Amino acid sequence: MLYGAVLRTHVFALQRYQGSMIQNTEMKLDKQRSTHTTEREFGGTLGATCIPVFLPLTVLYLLSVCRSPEASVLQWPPPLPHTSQLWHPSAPMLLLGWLALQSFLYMLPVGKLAEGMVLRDGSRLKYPINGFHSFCITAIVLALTLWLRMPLGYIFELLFPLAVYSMGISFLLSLYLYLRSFWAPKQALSLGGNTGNPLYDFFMGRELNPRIGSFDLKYFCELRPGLIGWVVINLAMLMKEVELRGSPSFAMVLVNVFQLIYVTDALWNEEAVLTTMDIVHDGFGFMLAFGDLTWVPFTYSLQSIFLVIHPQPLSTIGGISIIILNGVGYYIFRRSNSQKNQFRRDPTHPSVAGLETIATATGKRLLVSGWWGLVRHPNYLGDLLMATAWSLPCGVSHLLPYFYIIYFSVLLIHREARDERQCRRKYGLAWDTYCRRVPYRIIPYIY
Ligand SMILES: NC(=O)C1=CN([C@@H]2O[C@H](COP(=O)(O)OP(=O)(O)OC[C@H]3O[C@@H](n4cnc5c(N)ncnc54)[C@H](OP(=O)(O)O)[C@@H]3O)[C@@H](O)[C@H]2O)C=CC1
Ligand SMILES: CC(C)=CCC[C@@H](C)[C@H]1CC=C2C3=C(CC[C@@]21C)[C@@]1(C)CC[C@H](O)C(C)(C)[C@@H]1CC3
Repeated sequence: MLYGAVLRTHVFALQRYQGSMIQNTEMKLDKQRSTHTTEREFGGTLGATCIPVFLPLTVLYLLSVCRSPEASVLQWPPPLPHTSQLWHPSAPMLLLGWLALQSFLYMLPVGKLAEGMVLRDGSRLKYPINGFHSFCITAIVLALTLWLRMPLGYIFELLFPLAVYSMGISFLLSLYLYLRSFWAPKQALSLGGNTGNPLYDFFMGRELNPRIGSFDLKYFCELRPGLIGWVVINLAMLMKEVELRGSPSFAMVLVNVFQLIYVTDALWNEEAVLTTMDIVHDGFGFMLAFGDLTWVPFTYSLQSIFLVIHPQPLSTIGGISIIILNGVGYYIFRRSNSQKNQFRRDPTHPSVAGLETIATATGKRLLVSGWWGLVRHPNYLGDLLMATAWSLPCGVSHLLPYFYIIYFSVLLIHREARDERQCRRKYGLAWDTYCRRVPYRIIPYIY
């Protein structure tokens, strides 16, 4: 017991030391950057101007193609929705009701409070860990609506207006975030979204952790309305299929179950999101607001939307192979994310204490064995295997259900490059040593 207490004291001292080292490094970086940052990502100002126009159009285009009989991404002219299809009086009510429900559940005093990573001023923010509770209560509300015979499948007809209003909300939120950031202290600004160029900063997000009281807007949006909304849309598509054909297809059930597992996992392991790039590094601007509130629910559900109009036969053996692929992907994704999260929170924990590591000048260490010794992003590898398993139930006759894998591969390759730049800046020579020890980025012996 005495040994345990001594060890814990040492761990706390080590963590405080690490915190102050990181703080020093960040302060030095801050000074080097003077008032504004100059480095630009996502194609700089041009990218930041075009992406907010291009992404909403892409969402509408994908939904239209998905609902058209051909479902061909190459068909010309493209099947665009009629303007009358874009509006519906129930859509804003449904969306605002949904946001109000999720906000209310976020504020419920259930679950524990967790501390985020050390900020540049040396402090740590507290976050409620009640995402899984919110998810369960939402499931009860949904079960009630089904029991009351409310036509959940009607969401299929409302997809366009829901997406359009959700885009409106994302834009308004981003504008609010941009404006309020001018009242935030300098230490509260993100290092990447503070260039002085309004379009770029609006896109990247100036403030790192915008809060209204203790309500953390970025953390709330990252995991709740969009992610849970994605599962609801999937379920609605399943109900629509039941309405049309009497029972759900094997392919639809697989897509629903796989993606439900993914979302449940994210909410069950909510605390781990506090160590991801989005929370630790990125500001909260259009990219994340639109990504969380519109992109995730309306494009991640494309497979289930596609299956409503384009049912696909799936053999038992085919289904079992896809289940195995999803299982393997999930195993790699979960184990590697948990290993890093555990290591960052308590490097002396028995599950990670025996792993080989290398020291860095910041006081933090890098894992070079276990999952993080296999490739530099084992979690991305698992995620990509799962993405493949989500598309395969839709057959191979159409490209559209594979949109997610294509987009996700681009996102992860770009994300990996961004992370690599940040780590090289943070860890210098130690990062180069890590890259020599673990030469592959995502896929062993290939990439
Ligand atoms: N479904 C979706 O749309 C998306 C899913 N994701 C998933 O989110 C999860 C989180 O991804 P993301 O935040 O991008 O990145 P990671 O969880 O991979 O985090 C990267 C950070 O981990 C730390 N790190 C890197 N290498 C090591 C090492 N060898 N030892 C210890 N720490 C290390 C570094 O931070 P530090 O050293 O400062 O701790 C680095 O900045 C992934 O599983 C990803 O697949 C991501 C984007 C979109
Ligand atoms: C095209 C566009 C607007 C891109 C914005 C990117 C966002 C959609 C993604 C950035 C990082 C994300 C993460 C998840 C969802 C997608 C976004 C927001 C995530 C919440 C999915 C569930 C995972 O388990 C996760 C918690 C690890 C993950 C975190 C990153």
